[in-house]
Amino acid sequence: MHTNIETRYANHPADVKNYDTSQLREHFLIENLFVEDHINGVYTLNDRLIVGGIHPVNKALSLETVDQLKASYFLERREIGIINVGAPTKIEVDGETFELAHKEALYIGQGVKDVVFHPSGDGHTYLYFNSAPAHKNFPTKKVSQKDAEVVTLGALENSNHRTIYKLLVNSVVPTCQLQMGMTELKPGSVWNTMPAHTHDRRMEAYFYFDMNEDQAVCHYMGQPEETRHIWMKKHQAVISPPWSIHSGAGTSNYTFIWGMAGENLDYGDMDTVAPIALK
Ligand SMILES: O=C[C@H](O)[C@@H](O)CC(=O)C(=O)O
Ligand SMILES: [Zn+2]
Repeated sequence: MHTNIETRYANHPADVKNYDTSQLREHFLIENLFVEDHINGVYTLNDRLIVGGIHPVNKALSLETVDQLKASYFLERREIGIINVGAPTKIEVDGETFELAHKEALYIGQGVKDVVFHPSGDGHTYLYFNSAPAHKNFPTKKVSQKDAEVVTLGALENSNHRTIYKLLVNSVVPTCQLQMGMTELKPGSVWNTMPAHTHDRRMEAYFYFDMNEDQAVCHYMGQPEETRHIWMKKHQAVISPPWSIHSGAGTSNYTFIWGMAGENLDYGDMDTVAPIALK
């Protein structure tokens, strides 16, 4: 086995109110996504999303099933979205090879038996993934930034000028419940998802990258009137329960990947919270 998937339970907001720093980090922060020649991640009971990292260096890694799934193969009842945050690499999907460049995404539908991730040769293969339960097969599709639905939001004056690339959304690729994309902050802008929002129909996971190792992002979570923060480093992810805001401010600009699963595929149905309404 080269796969380690840890189970995390879903939390009640009234309980989370009492968490100290280490408890918040233990329940929501995912620190070690990239371990050499391993697939590492978390199976959260928030909408059963699996959040993980794939880091093949010396050998190719197959997407193997894990005990939590009680399935004969990983995608038996699941779909997966993969985004390349490292060097260009190859992914084999039931024998067909897809070349995935930096910041390109690959959707693989339910029912695909064999997925193999190849090392790129320079040791810099870093693939981030989200996987959600799925009831039917949709075709495998590679999505580049040029295929994405793109929105530019915010302004430098508010330190939140950013471009949102909606990569795996249903206007671009049909999926059962997974949605994924990438948001790039312009230099000088540090705030993501400000104004903040919640969407009770979907949980979300955020993954931060494209920043120097010595910089950090302060990620905000919690109900809008009861927020908490988690300091995060490059290549870490954080689970956002459906009742929680998810927003961050960095000590530099950065890029992050957002991924969602839940009730619907309606990216725009969020409830926005004005900055002055946060507590
Ligand atoms: O529900 C949507 C997600 O939280 C993100 O797409 C928001 C985001 O990238 C941003 O505003 O910067
Ligand atoms: Zn959101």
